[in-house]
Formats: sequence, C-alpha cells, structure tokens
Amino acid sequence: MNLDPRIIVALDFPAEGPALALADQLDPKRCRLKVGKELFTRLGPSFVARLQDLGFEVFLDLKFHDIPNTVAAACAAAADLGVWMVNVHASGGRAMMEAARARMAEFAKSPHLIGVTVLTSLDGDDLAAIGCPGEPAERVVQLAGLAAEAGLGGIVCSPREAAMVRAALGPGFLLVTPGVRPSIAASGDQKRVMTPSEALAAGADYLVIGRPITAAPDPLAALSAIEAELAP
Ligand SMILES: O=c1ccn([C@@H]2O[C@H](COP(=O)(O)O)[C@@H](O)[C@H]2O)c(=O)[nH]1
Repeated sequence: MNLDPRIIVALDFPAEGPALALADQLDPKRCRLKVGKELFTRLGPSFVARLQDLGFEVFLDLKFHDIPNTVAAACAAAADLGVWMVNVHASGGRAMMEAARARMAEFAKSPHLIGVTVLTSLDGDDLAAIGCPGEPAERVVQLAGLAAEAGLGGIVCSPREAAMVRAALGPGFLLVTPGVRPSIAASGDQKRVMTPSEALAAGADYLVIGRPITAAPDPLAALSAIEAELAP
C-alpha cells in the first residue's frame, strides 16, 4: 500500500461525467487527483468535495497570479476546501507569495503551497518572446529560490530542471513536475518533457500526468504501465 503516491492524475475533462468515470476506477492509494482551471470553472468546489468523498487528496491547480491581498484570499478559499495542494505563480513576486504563505499559516491543516516557475509548455524562444531571454532552467532556479525565500513548500517545474533545483535548494523542498511523458506518448503542447522514470531519478517528488493516462484507450492500463516503469 502506497501512502504517498507519486502520481498525480490531471483530471482535465470538459465535463463531470468523464472525470468521475475515471475517478471511480482509480484508487486513492495509487494516485492523487489534480483539478485544474477547466473542471473547476465548470463544476466548482462541489466537484472537489465529490473527489474527496471518494477518498482522494486533491491538488487544486488554479495557479493564482494577482496582487498579494487577492492571492492570499484565494489561497485561504482553497484551504477552506480542504485541498491537499494549491499553487500560485512565483512570478507574481515575493510579497504575493509571502502573503499567501501567511494566510496558510492561519489554518490548522493547511495545503501544501507551491509556486509555478516556468510553464512546461515554454522553451527558450517562448521566454525570449515575452521579454525573458535565457534558458528556462536559469529562470526556474531563480524563481524556485524566490519561492523558498517567501516560505513556500515547493515548486512546479519541468523534470528537466528537478536536479538543478534540488542541488540548489536541498531536500524537503517539494518538486512537482508536469511535462511527464512515457516514451511512447505524444508530447502535445509540452516542450520540456522527461519520462516518468527519468523524472523520478532527477529528484521529482510528484509527477503530474494527464493525457498519457486520461486520453489513453485504457487509462488504467496506462497508469499501471507508468507504475511498473517507476517500480524499484
Ligand atoms: O508548468 C505546468 C504547470 C501545470 N501544468 C498542468 O499539468 C497538466 C499536464 O497535463 P498533460 O496532459 O500531462 O500534459 C495540465 O493539467 C497542465 O495544466 C503543466 O502542464 N505545466
């Protein structure tokens, strides 16, 4: 029995039906579930509660990015939902992250609060186009340091940067990595990817995996294959 499953399944579906159909087949001992902008915008807090009733810990992936007061209040609202993890954009700045951290400290059992660094769909050219020239890894390490200084418990990054961030910030700082693709899976819009076993070996704590499972002809078989790849 795995009490701290490494896999977080991204439930990116357009409606409750298919999302619940998959959740019903999954086992909270094998994975956690991520609710993102699409499902939360459609279904709201009651859907999160539904997943929690099934026994799942939920990562509410809304990537808050706003002024400190607004983000802190949004994080408090997420904590009220009893979610396991919530995130903010580290590029929102130190004061914003500190405000969110301070509000979380008011909760007896607060979610993990983590900072999104550089989206895994971006490469160096994309960063240059938005006025941030340089390698994604450099910016990830810089934003990870800022998140750590602000008191956050970890970051979202590509597994490609996991080893560098681990070396810079040491153990105990959570590295949550989307951009995970089994070798036979299509990258789609993800530009900085690694396989599940590479991600774990690089030091990722949690692997966020969506379409390689949710869009597979047999999602349970896809999950089992990933678990087998990760087995020691
Ligand atoms: O940098 C980021 C931050 C978040 N995500 C989210 O993770 C999943 C990945 O889904 P796949 O289908 O495995 O690509 C998705 O919900 C994103 O919103 C990310 O990909 N990259």
